[in-house]
Amino acid sequence: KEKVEITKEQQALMKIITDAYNRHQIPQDVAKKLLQDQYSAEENFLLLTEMATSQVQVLVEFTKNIPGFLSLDREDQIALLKGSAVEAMFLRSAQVFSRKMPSGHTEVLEERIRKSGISEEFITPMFNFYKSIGELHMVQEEQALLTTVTILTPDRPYVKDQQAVERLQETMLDVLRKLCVLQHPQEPQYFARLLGRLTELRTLSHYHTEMLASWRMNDHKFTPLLCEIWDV
Ligand SMILES: CC(C)NC(=O)n1c(-c2ccccc2)cc2c1CN(S(=O)(=O)c1cccs1)CC2
Repeated sequence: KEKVEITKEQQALMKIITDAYNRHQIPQDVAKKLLQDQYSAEENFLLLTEMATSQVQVLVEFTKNIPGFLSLDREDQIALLKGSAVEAMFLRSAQVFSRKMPSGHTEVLEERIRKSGISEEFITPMFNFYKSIGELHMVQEEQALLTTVTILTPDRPYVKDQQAVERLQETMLDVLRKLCVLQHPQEPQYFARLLGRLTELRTLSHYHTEMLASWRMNDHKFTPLLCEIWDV
């Protein structure tokens, strides 16, 4: 049985990423709003727009703290952000949704998301994903590293120096793999399950493109930042 050990450097790397991940949370007031105002579909849509916009800002700030990210080609940095924005949004949503909330809050949250103009065909896979992430009971280091691995996906559109991104991603995957073994010793397949969620994420982001089309048909407005990052 190989002895898995996280090196000093890997420990430092994990601390930088986890601190950044925790520092760049969505302002609580936005999340709290979901639980306060009235319930019209329009109102719910606006709240989700606000939350998603704030999450993109959080994502950009978080990404700057990934060691090595700012040394990548500048255009590749943009390509990685645009290419991972939707997946990062779904991942963050799943983490927010599966977080322990005061009783009844999760139900209200679910209700508002269901009543925000998203068509039923997307609601089901979305909530299945939230549940499948929740069941993993990831520790915050795993959440931060999983988001980092998602951002550092080499085969996003328009990435020129894929090798450079691959090297960074492999560094993060190695730490994540060791962390999973140490955090879930009874479950040797845990790391593989985690990576399986990334495949599910890609499927969800295809749904997202269709979600946007259906919203735009009903003349829903997005913020300039969301239009920019989603190319709409
Ligand atoms: C935490 C943030 C990042 N989550 C979020 O904004 N959510 C959440 C969500 C899930 C769990 C807990 C709290 C919120 C559900 C949905 C979104 C956004 N999208 S969107 O980006 O397509 C959108 C933007 C504008 C109109 S629709 C639709 C679905």
